[in-house]
Amino acid sequence: MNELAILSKAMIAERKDILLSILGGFIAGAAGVALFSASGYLISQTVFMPPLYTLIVLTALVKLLGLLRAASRYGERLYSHRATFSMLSRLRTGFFARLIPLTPGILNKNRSGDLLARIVGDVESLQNYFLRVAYPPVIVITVFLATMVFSASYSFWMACLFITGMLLTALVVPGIVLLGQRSIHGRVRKQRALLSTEVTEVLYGFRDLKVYGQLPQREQQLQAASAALTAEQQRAAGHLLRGQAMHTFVTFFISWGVLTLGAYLIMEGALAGVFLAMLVMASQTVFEEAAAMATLPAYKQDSEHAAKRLTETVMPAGDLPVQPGRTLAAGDAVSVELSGVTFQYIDEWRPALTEVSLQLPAGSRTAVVGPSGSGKSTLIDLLLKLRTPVSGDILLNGVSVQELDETGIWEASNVVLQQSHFFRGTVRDNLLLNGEEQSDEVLLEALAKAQLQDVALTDVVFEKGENLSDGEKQRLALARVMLRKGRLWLLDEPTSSLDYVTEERVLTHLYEQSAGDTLLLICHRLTGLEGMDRIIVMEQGRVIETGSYAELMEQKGYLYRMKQIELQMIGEL
Ligand SMILES: Nc1ncnc2c1ncn2[C@@H]1O[C@H](COP(=O)(O)OP(=O)(O)OP(=O)(O)O)[C@@H](O)[C@H]1O
Repeated sequence: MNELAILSKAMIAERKDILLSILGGFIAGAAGVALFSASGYLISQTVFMPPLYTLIVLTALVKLLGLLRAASRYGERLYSHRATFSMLSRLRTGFFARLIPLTPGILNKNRSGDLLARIVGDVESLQNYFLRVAYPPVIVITVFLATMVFSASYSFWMACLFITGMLLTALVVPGIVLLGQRSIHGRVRKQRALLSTEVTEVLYGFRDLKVYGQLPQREQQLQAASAALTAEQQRAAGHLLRGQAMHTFVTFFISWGVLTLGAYLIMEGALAGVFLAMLVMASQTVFEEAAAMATLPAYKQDSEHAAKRLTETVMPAGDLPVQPGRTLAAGDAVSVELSGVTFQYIDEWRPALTEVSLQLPAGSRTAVVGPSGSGKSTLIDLLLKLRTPVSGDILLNGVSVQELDETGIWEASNVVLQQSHFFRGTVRDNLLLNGEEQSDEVLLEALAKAQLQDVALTDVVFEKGENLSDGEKQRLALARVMLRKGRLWLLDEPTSSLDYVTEERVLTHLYEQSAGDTLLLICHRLTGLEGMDRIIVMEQGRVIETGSYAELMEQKGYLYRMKQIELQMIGEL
């Protein structure tokens, strides 16, 4: 199966630990069979009162086998779990590495709750693949073969019975379990994703649901999803238990068979009676090893399903784009050039940007204005390499962003997006998102520049900044950006919720700090644009006007008309 390629790759990477765990598992299994066989033989021998040295040798052998079994089992567990956890960490980081280039577009395809279920639950499920799917058959077959050769040296028919037992426990029982298994685990997984989606929807939309009187209904939906998941889990657990019970039944059946056949062979004179207990004990132990086979189909289906969900979330293994090697030189102001850039969101019927060409020289200040939905924010996403244009090229300092390492772009940029995210913690934690050490004086100065003089660094910030007003959030985001050292400023309506006076004060500090740097400011209000080197007017994804404020006013085009309307609204005309 194609999806399992990622698992096989991860297993190959851990081949040394895997081989050691297989060796440990085989020795432990074989030593277990030998231990119990030797015990059976020892008990039978005592009846014939053998010489003392025979009993001493046998007892010592039993003890040695016990020690060998414990030590090799320990080694097996150690190496198999080490391999499993290394694989898990490899899979998790691999999944994240594939997921990151897809953000933020990934939420077009997946709902956040479902994505969370995939990131946590599905990746976790893959850890069972090696331990419970790939590994047990290898151990079962090798230990069985060794036991079969051993039993064949006593009786051909006994070996045949062992083979029948092996076929029943390793193939027939798992096959029957698999038949009933097909849909069960898929349903559990789907139901878990559904519940996770419901939970996140209720958490994110709690306030609106309450105001619109929809909360009780959504709570009911949530409870129904939770009950459905419990029912599916119960059904899956029941099925697994039935498989295990069937395995135990077959094991006892075979042991009784060994006893009966052994008794018959003794009566026929084909087997010495002293070996009967040994063969019965051997049969009981060897089938213990095969117990994992009963649950194998369940885990196999589970892993396949999880791998399928993960590969449909991100691109298939092997298609991971190679990170380009070039980095944006730190310390220089950045020049930006867009040539014929067209971009269309997945499943959208029209492009968000069409044939956009721009040049922002290093150290210049540019404002982008235009009606809502004209593609201004998309422009910033493209510059940050969060999205890839359908056609055209974007150059930063003359190098195509496709050739630039994205983390280098992010480090060189001071970004305020339309919606900034705040994490649960203190104001200090939210200012120092990149983990850099900064003195309290520097942090307080940034807060003061952002007009947050009254805020203390130890003030608590709730998740998503719930305890901050929109204006406070914007000012905190501006304080955060003023602590950065990049030389490309990308600001998307950073002051839209501020009053005119505060806005002017903040922008004065911002312009002071960004002097000599390249600045791209998206704004709706047309005040203060006189100080910009260039203004770009966008409409329906196209650049319709570009020039200095004075030039555009003289042209009496779109910006001029917008300015007249704004002046009328604030009563200056
Ligand atoms: N994640 C998305 N998926 C699909 N379409 C999107 C997405 N984000 C934006 N769009 C569409 O792309 C177009 C440009 O959006 P964009 O956010 O860039 O406009 P904008 O000029 O910044 O608007 P505003 O001033 O309201 O922020 C719009 O038609 C919008 O509907």
